[in-house]
Amino acid sequence: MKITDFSRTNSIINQYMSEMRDKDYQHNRLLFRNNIMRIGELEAYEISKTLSYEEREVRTPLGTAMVSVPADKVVLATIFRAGLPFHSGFLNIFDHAGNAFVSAYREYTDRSHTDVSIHVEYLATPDIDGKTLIIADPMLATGGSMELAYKALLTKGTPKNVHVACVIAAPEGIDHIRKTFPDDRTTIWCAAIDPGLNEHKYIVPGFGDAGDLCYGEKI
Ligand SMILES: O=P(O)(O)OC[C@H]1O[C@H](OP(=O)(O)OP(=O)(O)O)[C@H](O)[C@@H]1O
Ligand SMILES: O=c1cc[nH]c(=O)[nH]1
Ligand SMILES: [Mg+2]
Repeated sequence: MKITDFSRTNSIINQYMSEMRDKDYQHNRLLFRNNIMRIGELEAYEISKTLSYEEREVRTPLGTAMVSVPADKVVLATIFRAGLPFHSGFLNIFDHAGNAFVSAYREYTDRSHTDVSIHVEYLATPDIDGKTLIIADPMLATGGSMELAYKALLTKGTPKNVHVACVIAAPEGIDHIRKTFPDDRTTIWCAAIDPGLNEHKYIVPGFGDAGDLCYGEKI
């Protein structure tokens, strides 16, 4: 399994991350969602370099040009809620892609909020058989949501390869993907790998609850 962590390279992504992590700056939901979207666009661009390409003849008003275009069929999957602005960023780049949506939400099962169970209730997807599947979700914490979303999608075909795209990953989540995804066909892309999870299974330092920062608190 390959992992690309963009924080290891100096790029504008690190500026967006500093704004999203800053507890005084991150409360502007419009800016927060916009930064998630921009990181989605930049990750999508990097993923585009890994696709297979084919030559296509294009007629211009003045002649013909040979252009190398992606041959792979891409499906962009995301997980509600926090995945939505991230997915928008990917779709800005892969505008011809198919789109899949999964609802997976974490719920505490005990009073001390240390045990988390994950529920999948909704799946809308095109056929993913033989396609390049990108699952975009900004937070890879325990990895449970990503695994269940992937398993739900697998009921609709077997992808050629899988890109797990996130903004912040925890080592626990990466280990979980390593155990549950096909090793030779999976790549993880993230803007940072943080040290770990707290007792409530939040990424530390992370940036808090990504869904709430995008859309407000839920009851
Ligand atoms: O790796 P995990 O431990 O499964 O955690 C990651 C999940 O947590 C967040 O969703 P959450 O369930 O908080 O829902 P929300 O996006 O609606 O806030 C995030 O968007 C991921 O889907
Ligand atoms: O740190 C975390 C972990 C899961 N989901 C979030 O939104 N944040
Ligand atoms: Mg979620």
